[in-house]
Amino acid sequence: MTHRTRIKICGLTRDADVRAAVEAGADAIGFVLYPASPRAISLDRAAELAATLPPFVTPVGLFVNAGRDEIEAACAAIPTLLLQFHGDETPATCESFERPFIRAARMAPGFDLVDFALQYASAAALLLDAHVEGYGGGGKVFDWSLIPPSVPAPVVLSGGLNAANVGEGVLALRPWAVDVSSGVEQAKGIKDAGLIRRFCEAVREADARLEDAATR
Ligand SMILES: O=C(O)c1ccccc1N[C@@H]1O[C@H](COP(=O)(O)O)[C@@H](O)[C@H]1O
Repeated sequence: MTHRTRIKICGLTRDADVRAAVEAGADAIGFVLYPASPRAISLDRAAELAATLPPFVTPVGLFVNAGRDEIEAACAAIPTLLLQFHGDETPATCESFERPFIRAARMAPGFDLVDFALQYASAAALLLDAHVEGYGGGGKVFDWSLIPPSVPAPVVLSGGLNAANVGEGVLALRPWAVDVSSGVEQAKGIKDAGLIRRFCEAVREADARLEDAATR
């Protein structure tokens, strides 16, 4: 296969939803460690859920302007945790944990993504989300034409994705990965196994179409 788009499902709070995401083929599972979010869970709960993940499925901790102690405690409790910085964290802060991290970029007209990528050059990937009030998880699609033709970092496409639009995003933008929260939910923090499965199937169908086009 020429390209296998990685899938991250974010904002999980329940064991059954974690199982559904893993069974559907998710590569990464996100836990919101941002107390102001309706999807927030405690670090103890995130560690419990992370302990149920099989090998090769990555737990991701989402932080928004968290204190150093909080992030260090999460790294200690979940040794394989990938950090997702979704607030106003500086490059120096993101790097200071000496852990792989992904950095959210809040996409809006005038935002210079290439400059942002250069500033956060040590990020494992940039997660492109819509610029919404409350930092993220708003289920809002941003204008994909704001993404420059070449971004010097792996891109995680996010913001308002669902089973109906993710295929188009994969075909048009060929991101390294996609990330979804609202689009696979019944209510905030309560996922829907059917929507998760359909989301993952839509990504795989788009991957297969890309593969087909590449081998013609
Ligand atoms: O999920 C939240 O509540 C949240 C809060 C603060 C920052 C980010 C948040 N979620 C992340 O936002 C993107 C897009 O989510 P959606 O699919 O549009 O709902 C995703 O990475 C969420 O994990």
